[in-house]
Amino acid sequence: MTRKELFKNTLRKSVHAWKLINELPLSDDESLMLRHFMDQPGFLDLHWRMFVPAIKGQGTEEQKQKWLPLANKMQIIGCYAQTELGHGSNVQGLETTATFDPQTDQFILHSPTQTSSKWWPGGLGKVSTHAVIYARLITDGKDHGVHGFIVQLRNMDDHSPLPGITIGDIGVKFGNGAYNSMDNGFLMFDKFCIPRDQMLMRLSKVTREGKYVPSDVPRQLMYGTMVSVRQTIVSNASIAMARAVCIATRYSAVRRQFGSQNGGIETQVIDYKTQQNRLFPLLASAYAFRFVGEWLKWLYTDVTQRLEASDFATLPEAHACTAGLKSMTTSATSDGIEECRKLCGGHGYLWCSGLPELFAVYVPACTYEGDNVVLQLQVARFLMKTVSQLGSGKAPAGTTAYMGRAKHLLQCRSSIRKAEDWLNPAMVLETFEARALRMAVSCANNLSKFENQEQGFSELLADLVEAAIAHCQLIVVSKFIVKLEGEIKGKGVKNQLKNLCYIYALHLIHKHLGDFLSTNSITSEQASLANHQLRSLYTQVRPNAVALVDAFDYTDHYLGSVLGRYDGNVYPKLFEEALKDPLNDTVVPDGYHEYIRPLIKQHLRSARL
Ligand SMILES: CCCCCCCC/C=C\CCCC(=O)SCCNC(=O)CCNC(=O)[C@H](O)C(C)(C)COP(=O)(O)OP(=O)(O)OC[C@H]1O[C@@H](n2cnc3c(N)ncnc32)[C@H](O)[C@@H]1OP(=O)(O)O
Ligand SMILES: Cc1cc2nc3c(=O)[nH]c(=O)nc-3n(C[C@H](O)[C@H](O)[C@H](O)COP(=O)(O)OP(=O)(O)OC[C@H]3O[C@@H](n4cnc5c(N)ncnc54)[C@H](O)[C@@H]3O)c2cc1C
Repeated sequence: MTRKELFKNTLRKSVHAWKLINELPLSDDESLMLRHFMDQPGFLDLHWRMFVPAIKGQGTEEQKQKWLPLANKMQIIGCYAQTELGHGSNVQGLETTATFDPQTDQFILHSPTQTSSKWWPGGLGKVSTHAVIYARLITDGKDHGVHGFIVQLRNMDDHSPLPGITIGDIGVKFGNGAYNSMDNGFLMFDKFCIPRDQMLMRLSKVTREGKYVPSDVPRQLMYGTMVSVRQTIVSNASIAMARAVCIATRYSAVRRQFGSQNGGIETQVIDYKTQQNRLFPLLASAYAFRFVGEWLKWLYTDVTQRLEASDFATLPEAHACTAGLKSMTTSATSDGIEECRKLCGGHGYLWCSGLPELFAVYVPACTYEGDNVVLQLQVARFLMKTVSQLGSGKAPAGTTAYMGRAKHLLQCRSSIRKAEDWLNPAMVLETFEARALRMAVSCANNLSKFENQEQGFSELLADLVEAAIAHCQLIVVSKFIVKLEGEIKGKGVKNQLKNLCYIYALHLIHKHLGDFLSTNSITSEQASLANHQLRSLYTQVRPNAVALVDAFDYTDHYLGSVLGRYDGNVYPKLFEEALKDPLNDTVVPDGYHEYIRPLIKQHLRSARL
């Protein structure tokens, strides 16, 4: 499809999905699943996952009563317009202004520079009638920082931009289809006025007289919509990873190369240890991210309930966990999808393998909802704060509770003696805890050598990110172990999940061996025992690998992959797909008479001479 066709087709699908949601009717959770099976980025994502939650989280009761019924019935369509051309990560650096005019009781929205143009918001370019706009609030010449405003963008009769608004699509993005179904947009305000009651005023207010009344709750609640979406992105990472792994695993069982003895059949590539060493940790990750995603959903629900009761104690941890796990799981999934493409050899590069499109549509998850490095630095800040409070009498809680055992974890030596010890959950956990804590403490010690903490933080950014990743990996491993300790239905399922859990943990040890050795969390002998155990786990997973991806229950239609077909009938279907290509519509291609023939004839002439 051309971009215009793709965009229009996505509108068609979105509206059809909305019709089904109402007719069937579907619950909120089911509606999200329908969006998932629609399988194309579109304006509904931003309307439901960001615009509506932003109003719910930051609007007053009155504002919610006014706007939510309209949004819930989709009589208005909204997006989340925070990022600007010049600033995305640095939200406090946004430039759009919302200046209160006491004469008219209005805010004047203005884009003072080119870099202040809103740039990227999904659904903004062509669809949304409204947006939650983030802009600097100015009253009486004073800048109060960034706040949210509900703004109508387009005329409700003919969809034209309202006077004072310049709006459009930012252009083609990575890949052919992929994220191009979405109208990521730009927007500039030229002294555009909105009524005062369209500032989202649950957190702070501007009175009729123009007095700014700051909030008595943490200002970070303004970032609540991002926390909510980051949480869902973690579960989505599992879905995307599982999809790629399903394709690569099924195809690896079908594909044969080398190893034929006396004209017999060749070896299935899934039987090569190198293939297993690349594939099975990704299979394990798909399961691991699912379990950590379930836990994160619980954590998010818990913090939301606490916030409603004005208990802000767990907000920093919820922020650190959602930011860090969003970052870690999306980076691993993007890399994992690309690895699955390579695991499928040359055919993985064909569009009909389903992998190029999956990669192209998935990879911006490393950037949107917070650049992955910037987010790990938030985790690092949280860890440095926690380390600095050790010994102050305030016991670390939640995912940092292990830091409370710092005295032991800083000096303990791993008691792994034989390969099977690596299947002991307590020993594995202690290894990850020791590594994470020692990395964090080492950063804190290095930081303390700087007179200026901010300068020290800047100098140590790379180490800090690694410490944050170590902490996040510990969370994922520990939640997988917790899952195994709970009730698991199905004969033999627990054993399979156990294998995957230890593959997940041990492959991380192998991958980050430098960390584990340099922190003395393990010795090189223990590392080689871990590798030995890992190989043994691969052998145990091998006979069940296809069943473990079938368990994701993805239909062929959803997978959209000739290589990942359930029936394994890959080769005839590759031919069928090839023959569908428009280039094969004619035997002699367009351009033959114009370019190929004259070229060949010229050679023939010179040959005769
Ligand atoms: C089927 C598929 C469906 C997929 C579903 C997805 C659908 C949507 C898809 C795509 C949509 C994409 C939408 C977007 O991208 S919207 C824009 C997202 N933008 C960002 O994420 C920006 C990232 N930047 C930030 O979040 C912040 O600016 C920051 C990096 C966190 C820094 O903020 P700030 O400068 O204010 O903060 P400080 O570093 O000074 O920290 C101050 C203290 O605040 C704490 N903090 C920061 N953020 C939060 C938060 N969210 N919640 C709670 N607390 C927070 C921080 O830790 C500091 O605390 P301290 O105690 O140290 O003072
Ligand atoms: C597909 C897609 C959809 C999007 N949808 C929306 C939307 O609906 N609404 C919306 O408002 N926005 C949206 N965005 C914007 C998105 O949220 C931002 O692009 C994102 O937050 C990253 O910000 P940035 O582009 O400013 O990156 P930058 O911050 O400019 O990052 C550039 C590089 O600088 C590094 N860097 C930046 N700051 C630091 C630091 N402090 N320390 C170390 N390194 C640093 C980063 O790691 C990165 O390598 C979308 C983006 C994409 C790609």
